[in-house]
Amino acid sequence: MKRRKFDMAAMPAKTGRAVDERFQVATPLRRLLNKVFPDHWSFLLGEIALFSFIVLLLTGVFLTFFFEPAMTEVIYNGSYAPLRGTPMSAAYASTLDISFDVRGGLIMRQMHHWSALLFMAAIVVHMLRVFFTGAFRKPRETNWIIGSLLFWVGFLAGFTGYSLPDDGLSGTGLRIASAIMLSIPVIGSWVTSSVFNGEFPGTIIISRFFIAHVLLIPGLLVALISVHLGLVFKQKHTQWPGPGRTNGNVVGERMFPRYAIKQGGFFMVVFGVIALMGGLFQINPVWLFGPYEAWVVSAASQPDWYVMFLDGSTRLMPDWEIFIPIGDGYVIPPLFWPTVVLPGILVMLSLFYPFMEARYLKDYRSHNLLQRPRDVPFRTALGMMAITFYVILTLTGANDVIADKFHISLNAMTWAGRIGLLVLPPVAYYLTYRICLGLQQHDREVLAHGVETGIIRRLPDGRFVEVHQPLSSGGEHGELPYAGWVVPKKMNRLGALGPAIRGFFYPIEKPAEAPVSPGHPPVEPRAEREEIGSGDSRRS
Ligand code: HEM
Ligand code: HEM
Repeated sequence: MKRRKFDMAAMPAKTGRAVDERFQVATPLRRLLNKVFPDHWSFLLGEIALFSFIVLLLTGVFLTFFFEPAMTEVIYNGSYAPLRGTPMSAAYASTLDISFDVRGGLIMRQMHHWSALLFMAAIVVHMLRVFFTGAFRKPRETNWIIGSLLFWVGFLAGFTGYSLPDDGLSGTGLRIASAIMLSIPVIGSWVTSSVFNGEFPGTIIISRFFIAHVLLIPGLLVALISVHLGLVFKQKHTQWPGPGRTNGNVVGERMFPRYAIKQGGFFMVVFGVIALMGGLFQINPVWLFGPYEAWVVSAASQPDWYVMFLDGSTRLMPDWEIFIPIGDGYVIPPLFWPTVVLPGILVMLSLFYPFMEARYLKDYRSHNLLQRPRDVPFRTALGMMAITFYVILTLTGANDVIADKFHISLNAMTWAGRIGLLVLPPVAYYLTYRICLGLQQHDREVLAHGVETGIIRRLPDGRFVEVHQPLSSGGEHGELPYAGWVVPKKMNRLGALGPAIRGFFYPIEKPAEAPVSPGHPPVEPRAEREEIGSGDSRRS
C-alpha cells in the first residue's frame, strides 16, 4: 500500500476542519473573534477587577494546599521563635507555617491579600466609572445589578478570608460580626448560634468560613462574573460619542488579534504589579498579632479598607437604645442601625439606582453612548455626595489612630465625624453641581470662540486680544456639534420662580441624545464598526 506523505503545513487547517465537522464551532468562533470593542482607558478598570480575581483564584488554590481550617488546639513548634511553645488553633499554626516554612508561602499569602485589596479597589473604581458616565442606563440595568451583587459578594469573600488565619485581628473581626448578628431584633440570637454552632467563638466557625471562602463564594463570583461578561458581550460595550460613533454602532478594534493581545499583555502587567507588591510590601503580618484570645483586643485594630466604613458608622452611632414593650420586651441595640440597617439601605440604593434615575428623568430609551460627567450635573453631584459619605465613614473607621497620631481628642474626632457626615455630603453636592455648570460654560465658550492659542495680538486701536483658533468643522473628523445642557436665560422672570430657583442649580433643558464636547478624539483610521439593533419598544 502506498503511504500518504505527511504534510506538516496543512495540519492546522486539517485539524480545524476535523474539529468543526464534529462540534460546528467555526461560525460562533468567527463571531467571537470579530467582535468589536471600543477603546478607552476607563474601560480597563473592569479588566483590572477581572485580572486580580484570576490572581486571587491562583494564589488561593496554592494556599488551600497548606492551610488547615481547624480550631483544634496545637502547640506551635515552627520556625518563628517568639511563638514557639504557644498554644494556638491549627488554623493559626498553619498560617504561620505558610508564612515561614512553606517554600514561596509568604509571597503567595501576601499576593493573595494584595490582590484582594486591588480587586475590591478596582471594582469600586469601575463602578464609579459606570455610574458617572451613565453606562448603567437601559439596556444595561441588569449588568449594573449583577455588578452591585459582585461588590457585596466580594465584600463577603474578603471578610471570610480575613477571618481564616485566626490571629488576634481576625478574631476581633469575627467578634464584631457576632455582635452585629446578635443586634438583629427577634432572630439575632438564633442567627448567631446557628452560624457559630452555639456560643461565640465555638469550635467550628473557621471550617465553615473555609468552605464559604474557597468554594461557595468563589463559585458564586465565577458564575456572576461569567454572566456579567456575557452580557457585556451580548449587549455590546458602550462608547464615547464622537464622529462616526452613534447610538446604533460600536467603533473600535476587533477582538482578534489586536484587542486579545493587548488584553493578554495587560493581564501580565496586573499580575506583575501584584507579584511585586506581594514580594516587596508586607501585609497582614499575623505573627505579630498572636493567636486569637477573646479577652485580648488591642487598640488600632483595623479591618481591610473596604470594611472600614462599617467600623466608622459604628463609631459614630450615638448610644440610642430602643425598648419595645411587647411580651417580655425587645431591645434594639444602637449597633443594629449602623451595621444592619445602613448596609441594607446601601444595598437597595445600589441595586435600584438605574430604575430610580430613569423614572425621575422619564427616560426609557436605550443608550449606547456614554455621557461626560459634567453634562449630567445632578448625577455627578449625587455620586460625589455618596463618595464623601463613604470617605467620612472610612476615615472614622481609623479615628483612634488619627486621634493618637495627631494628638486630637477621640471624642472630638467622633463629633467631627458626626457633624461631617451630615454637613459635608450636601456641600459636596452643591460644589460639584456648580463645577459641572462651570465646565459646561467653558465648553460652550470653546465652541463659540475656539481654543485659546496663547498668542496675543495688538489691534490698530491699541487693544490687546488673544487669538482663538476655531474648532475644525467638517473636514476629516466631521462636525463637532455641541448638545450639552443649557442654563436658562430668563431665570428671574415673574411667574417662573420655580424654574428660576431650580435653574440656579439645575440646567432646565433635557440633554440631547449625544452630548459631544470639544476634545473628543477623532475616530482612529483603522477602526472597525459593528451595528447594534435597538431593543426599544413602546416607551421610547
Ligand atoms: C468582580 C467584579 C467585576 C468585574 C470582574 C467586572 C468586569 C467588567 C468588564 C471586564 C467590563 C467591560 C469593560 C469595562 O467597561 O470596564 C464590565 C462592564 C460593565 N460593568 Fe463590570 N465588573 C465587575 C463589577 C461591576 C460592578 C460593581 C458594577 C456596577 C455596580 C458593574 C457594572 C458594569 C456595567 C454596567 C458594565 C457595562 C459597561 C459598558 O458597556 O459601558 N461591574 N465589567
Ligand atoms: C474574591 C475572592 C477572594 C478574596 C477577596 C479573598 C481574600 C482573602 C483574604 C483577605 C485572606 C487573608 C489573607 C491573609 O492571611 O493575609 C484570604 C485567605 C485565604 N484565602 Fe482567599 N480570597 C478570595 C478567593 C480565594 C479562593 C478562590 C481561594 C481558594 C480556592 C482562597 C483561599 C484562601 C485561603 C486558603 C486563605 C487562608 C490562608 C492564609 O490566610 O494564609 N481565597 N483570602
